[in-house]
Amino acid sequence: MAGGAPVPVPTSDPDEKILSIADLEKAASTKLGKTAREFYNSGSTDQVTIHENSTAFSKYRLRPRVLVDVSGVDTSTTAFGRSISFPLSVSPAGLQAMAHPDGELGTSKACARKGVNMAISSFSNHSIEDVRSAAAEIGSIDHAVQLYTMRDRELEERIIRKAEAAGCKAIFLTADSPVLGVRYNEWRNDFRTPEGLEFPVIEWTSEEVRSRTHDSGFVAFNDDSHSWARDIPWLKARTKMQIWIKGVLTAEDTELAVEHGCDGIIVSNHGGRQLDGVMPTLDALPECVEAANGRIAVHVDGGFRSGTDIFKALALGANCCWVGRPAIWGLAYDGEAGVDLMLETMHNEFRRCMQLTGCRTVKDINKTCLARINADGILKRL
Ligand SMILES: Cc1cc2nc3c(=O)[nH]c(=O)nc-3n(C[C@H](O)[C@H](O)[C@H](O)COP(=O)(O)O)c2cc1C
Ligand SMILES: O=C(O)C(=O)c1ccccc1
Repeated sequence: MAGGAPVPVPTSDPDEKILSIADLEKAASTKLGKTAREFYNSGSTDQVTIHENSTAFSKYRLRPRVLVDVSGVDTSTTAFGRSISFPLSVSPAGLQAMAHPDGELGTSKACARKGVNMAISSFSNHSIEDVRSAAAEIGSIDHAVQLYTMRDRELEERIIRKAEAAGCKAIFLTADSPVLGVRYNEWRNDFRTPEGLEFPVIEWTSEEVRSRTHDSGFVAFNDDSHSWARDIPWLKARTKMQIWIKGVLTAEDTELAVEHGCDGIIVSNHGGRQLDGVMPTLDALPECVEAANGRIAVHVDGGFRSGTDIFKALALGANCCWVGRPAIWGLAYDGEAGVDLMLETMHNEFRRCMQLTGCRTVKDINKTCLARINADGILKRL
């Protein structure tokens, strides 16, 4: 073979040997104080869903095809109507400057360097404009802005105007959080954001945020009377940006997203931080894909920790996957360079998984690539 794609060499720290997301989690966690570490890393109540999000992947085995020329493998796909380098992007997670001063600016630059998209949390420590500009210095990517249904509707409108002016592509309406989940770590540790962090998206000062617990601050901010009928038309009347619903886990709600004219859903359980005991997202994915039936895009997040995880979700019909904590771990480990390392690791693993299963393009990844271990431990083709 001559002139094939170069074999990518993993980017890693030669001393610490961060070769996997598990390595990154370990190294990052030692850099964080107890309260911040537990805030980032924990799920809710009994930690069942956070655990199952990651273990759900092991119910599947890969069905590789051999002797396929994979020298010119193409990992790219499209999201929001534009090409990204591989089917992963960074989920909205608040408080990134608590992990590292680079915060959301570092995440945004790393995403632009890798050519993947990013969603900006309402609780970002940097403004939407600054997060967009940071990426624009490096390359052109799309940003979504994550909204809750806020009590202060004028504030919500101002955020929409700012997102539009900054060139954001989509609104992610987080639908799984009328209230926060049961988070023992936050309650035990009386979790408050460190002094000096800013919250420019929601226009709260550091002192305003610190004066309340995470839980009571959220109640003061968020409107638990949200509904499909009231809030989707409200958003659609105010913006031409795409509207995506984040936190869908069922066929019924996928159908409602279609009926309300949404552009896509993110199958998500908030990384196991909201209702504990719901379905792991990988297990919820097939019914949502079936219900969407190609009418709207179906993305997914929760527990993605390797390139093979991305591959499995694509084989089950997802159009793209997202990660929350891995980006936080990248930041905590080494700021922007740590997010570069996280994205490089996931991309490299995904590319190798495609090559080793004989998939030359993302379109080649389908359910024939998987077998599932059933309750009797028997492998069955899908
Ligand atoms: C520290 C942290 C903060 C988060 N903040 C938000 C947020 O502000 N808005 C939101 O919609 N989801 C938020 N999420 C959920 C993520 O968007 C995403 O659904 C989840 O992290 C995916 O799971 P993973 O962390 O296992 O990849 C947060 C998650 C974490 C871990
Ligand atoms: O903690 C979360 O999961 C979350 O969604 C959030 C909400 C407000 C501020 C920071 C994170």
